[in-house]
Amino acid sequence: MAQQSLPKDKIKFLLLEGVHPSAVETLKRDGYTNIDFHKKALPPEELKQAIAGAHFVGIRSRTQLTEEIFESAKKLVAVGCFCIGTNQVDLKAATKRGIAVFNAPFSNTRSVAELVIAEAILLLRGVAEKNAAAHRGEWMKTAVNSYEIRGKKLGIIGYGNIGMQLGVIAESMGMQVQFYDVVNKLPLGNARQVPSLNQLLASSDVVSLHVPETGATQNMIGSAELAQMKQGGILINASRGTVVDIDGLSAALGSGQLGGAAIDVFPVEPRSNDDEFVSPLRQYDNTFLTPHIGGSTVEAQENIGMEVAEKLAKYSDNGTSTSSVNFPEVALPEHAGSHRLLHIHRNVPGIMSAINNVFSETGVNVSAQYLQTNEDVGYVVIDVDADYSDIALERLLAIEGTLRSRVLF
Ligand SMILES: NC(=O)c1ccc[n+]([C@@H]2O[C@H](COP(=O)([O-])OP(=O)(O)OC[C@H]3O[C@@H](n4cnc5c(N)ncnc54)[C@H](O)[C@@H]3O)[C@@H](O)[C@H]2O)c1
Ligand SMILES: O=C(O)[C@H](O)COP(=O)(O)O
Repeated sequence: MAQQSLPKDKIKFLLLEGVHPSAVETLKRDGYTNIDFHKKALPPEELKQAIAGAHFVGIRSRTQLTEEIFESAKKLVAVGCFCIGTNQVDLKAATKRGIAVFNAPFSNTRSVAELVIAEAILLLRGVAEKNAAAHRGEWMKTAVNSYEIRGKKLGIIGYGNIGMQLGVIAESMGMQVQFYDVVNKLPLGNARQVPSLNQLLASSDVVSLHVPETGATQNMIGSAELAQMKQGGILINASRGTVVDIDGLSAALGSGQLGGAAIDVFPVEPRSNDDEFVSPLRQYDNTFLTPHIGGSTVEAQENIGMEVAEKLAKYSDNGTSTSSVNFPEVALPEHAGSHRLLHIHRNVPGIMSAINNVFSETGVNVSAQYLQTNEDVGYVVIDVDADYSDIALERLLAIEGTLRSRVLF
């Protein structure tokens, strides 16, 4: 698909799910004024209509960008996930259309770690049920089953950006930290990596999940795993709702196998704040049930707004794709005085020589060339004399395996 450089006010940004106003400010500061801002996620049919004219779309964790939605998004150049997770985007569907996907891998990690440590403290003290009882007029003054976190063992599943920060905070509060991860990780402080999930479950007082949503993490904590945990142990999940089997968790809370749980993410979450939250866990006082707000702090949202908007603007301005989750990463200088051709193609043998032939055969002068590939996609950026970019673009588009090509003035 060919795209000529457009004036900035003709480049349309569709921003959904109430991304922070810092995103709009960042885009406007960079000259992008055509911004369609929505406070909520759109139902699929409305989304299809809204995305049809958009060059860039910004979403959070609720909007599902499926093959069908991408099919309606003929002008789409890039997706910005104003969050960490990208499981809501069909990355294969985006990649095969040459659409780059960006996210904010760090900006809300501290917010999640803080929430989890607070929940660990409150659950070990039995505050969730004491608070619920007090709201009903009951007075539960007792030290039974109330513990300090000092000296207790925290088991972290998924020792990535959030898991590592949580480990550091927990250790500074006197907890012993161990973690399980599919990758060998450098333990921070005195943390210790354990070789198996079962070992972690059996030896931790509090277990906290920080894995992404993948095939391997689907229902990774079910009845069998909960039975491995210490009697009265605490489970915290602020990762993705598909990671814990909620019926299994409900049974473990009902039988007293678990002493409490804090769950921020659910297999099915209400579409909006106006819809009812339905879950078997509502019956248990010893749980914190939060509406997917692990990353929802003013600080995190403001930073994410700026970070992702900057990535989209940079990609639009000069083709820089640094930190894209599905695309080869290229950090590009400005291209004053020349036109910049961006060529995105399937990474198949012979395609680079076909691209280079365009310039040797037409005699178009190349002032700079950048290339990066990943397993699926190749991304070539070529700066050429302004007078010849049209001819070169036409020839580039004819190359077999081309996914998308555009020229920036
Ligand atoms: N509740 C919220 O609001 C909220 C906010 C931010 C992130 N999240 C979720 O938390 C997840 C983790 O975030 P992060 O920034 O720490 O991600 P990350 O990618 O930095 O870390 C994930 C870790 O999990 C490990 N892992 C992957 N598959 C595993 C498996 N099968 N078993 C064990 N370990 C496995 C990885 O090796 C990695 O170390 C995100 O993917 C997102 O879904 C939720
Ligand atoms: O992936 C994330 O960063 C979290 O799940 C937060 O998503 P949200 O922006 O939709 O709250």
